[in-house]
Amino acid sequence: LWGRGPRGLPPGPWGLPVVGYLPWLDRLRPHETLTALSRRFGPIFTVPMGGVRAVVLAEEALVRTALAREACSGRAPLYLTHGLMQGHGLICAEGPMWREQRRMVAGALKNLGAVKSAGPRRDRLQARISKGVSALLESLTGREDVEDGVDPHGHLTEAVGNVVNDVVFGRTWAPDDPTWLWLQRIQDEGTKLIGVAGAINFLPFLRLLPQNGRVIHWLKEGQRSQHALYADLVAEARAALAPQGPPRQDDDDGVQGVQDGDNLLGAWLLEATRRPDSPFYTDRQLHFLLADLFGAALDTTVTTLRWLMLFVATHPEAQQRAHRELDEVLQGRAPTLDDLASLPFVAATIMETQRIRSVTPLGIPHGVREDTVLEGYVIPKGTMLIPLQWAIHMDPSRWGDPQEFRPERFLGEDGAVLRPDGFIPFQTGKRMCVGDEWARMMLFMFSAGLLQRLHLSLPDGEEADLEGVCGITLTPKDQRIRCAARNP
Ligand code: HEM
Repeated sequence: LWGRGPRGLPPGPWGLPVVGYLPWLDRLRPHETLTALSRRFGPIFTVPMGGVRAVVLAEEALVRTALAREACSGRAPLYLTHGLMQGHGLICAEGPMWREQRRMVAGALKNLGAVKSAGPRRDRLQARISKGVSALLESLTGREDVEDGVDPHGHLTEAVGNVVNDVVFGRTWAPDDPTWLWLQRIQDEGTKLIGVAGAINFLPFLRLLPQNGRVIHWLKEGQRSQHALYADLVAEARAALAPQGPPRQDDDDGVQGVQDGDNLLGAWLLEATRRPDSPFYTDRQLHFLLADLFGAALDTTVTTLRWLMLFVATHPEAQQRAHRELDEVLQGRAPTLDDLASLPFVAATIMETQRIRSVTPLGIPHGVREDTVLEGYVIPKGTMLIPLQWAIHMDPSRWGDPQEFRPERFLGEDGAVLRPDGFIPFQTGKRMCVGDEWARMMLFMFSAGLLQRLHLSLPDGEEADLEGVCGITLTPKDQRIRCAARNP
């Protein structure tokens, strides 16, 4: 019977046999149910979720302590991680496979220019991002229907997507390319279908119900055909890598040379040739890894930018201040990463967006690999740890008025950007987002470009839903936004 479990676990609500607390978890807003529980039980509490025991960490110091530990560096025993991904890729890998692939990806991202310090490498990545920003601005402006507005979702996916494709696969696709449209759709529906808190993750028997069976079939089928596409891309990249292979080609035909590790796929293939005996460099693993990188980079970045556009469109004072700052500092020229320090309000607007609508409100859960003690409680091996970002980013004792969109809360008295401890959109510790630097670069370049060149507002008489819906990520609902061109 599911109760509080063995002695020594943190307190928490009782649950029903088999399903535990799942029936009380708001399916669309699980982060709010859990945040309410944290007010009742404190910053560390246990929630029985079907066959998985979850311990929720609702305070930043606790999250930092736990996620810094080797014992907490696993992934939770969910259907999503262990059933569908089978420990492959990077997001769901554990142990030696995770360590090796993480080392490889982190190194490759640095080589590609995802670094804080200015230099030729970073310039090169910046140029690749700038292409996406220009494409986005072009597609959002120059339209006939400015008054009616346009839902930026598809436009953002297209523009950010091609930056991600370029860096991950070393190629881009034309907007109407059927393969690219299919890849976008499968990604979008997949993240909607599998919620972190979805019961399917915790209750094996639910997978047998017809409606769930269809979802699982769809996911597996999607995964299979996605991997088949990756197999083609890998073959293409391998051919380009071969010593006597064709000389480096240009962007024009969509294929770039990988000889210099110009993209993550190329970097992985190079590393694989250096480690022919390694069990971690198999094609199967590569397909999972590519899916992880594509998915983790695209969905999070696009969702953050969608929230930013929505909050800016509904907060005219913040928008005005951003416009003023951009006009004064840039005098009409396009922003670059070197301008980041001179554009504190723009930086603060991005941070405030990431705070007020955590893209991953339940964080990305970890799994406990060995029994470990936290705050005097024994957390057994196999427990799922939920670093509840939502509770931390919306904590009234830390932020005062967490429900208000106020970018200036991230600015000090001297006007410089503050980096409060309680701001953890990329999580912390050993598994902290490996793409954080690249993500920050994209968020800044896209946000600064959008804010400089557009005036955003809602179509007349419309009210936006600022709450969103929660799958793996918390995303806004469809919403048209007027994007009027401005000439700073
Ligand atoms: C706004 C953008 C992004 C946000 C908010 C975000 C957030 C996160 C979070 C919360 C985690 C979980 C960390 C943990 O388990 O402790 C994570 C992991 C990860 N992210 Fe990101 N991310 C973003 C962009 C990116 C990008 C651009 C990439 C591209 C490389 C990326 C790749 C990954 C990968 C591979 C992991 C798994 C790391 C591991 O398990 O070792 N993310 N991200």
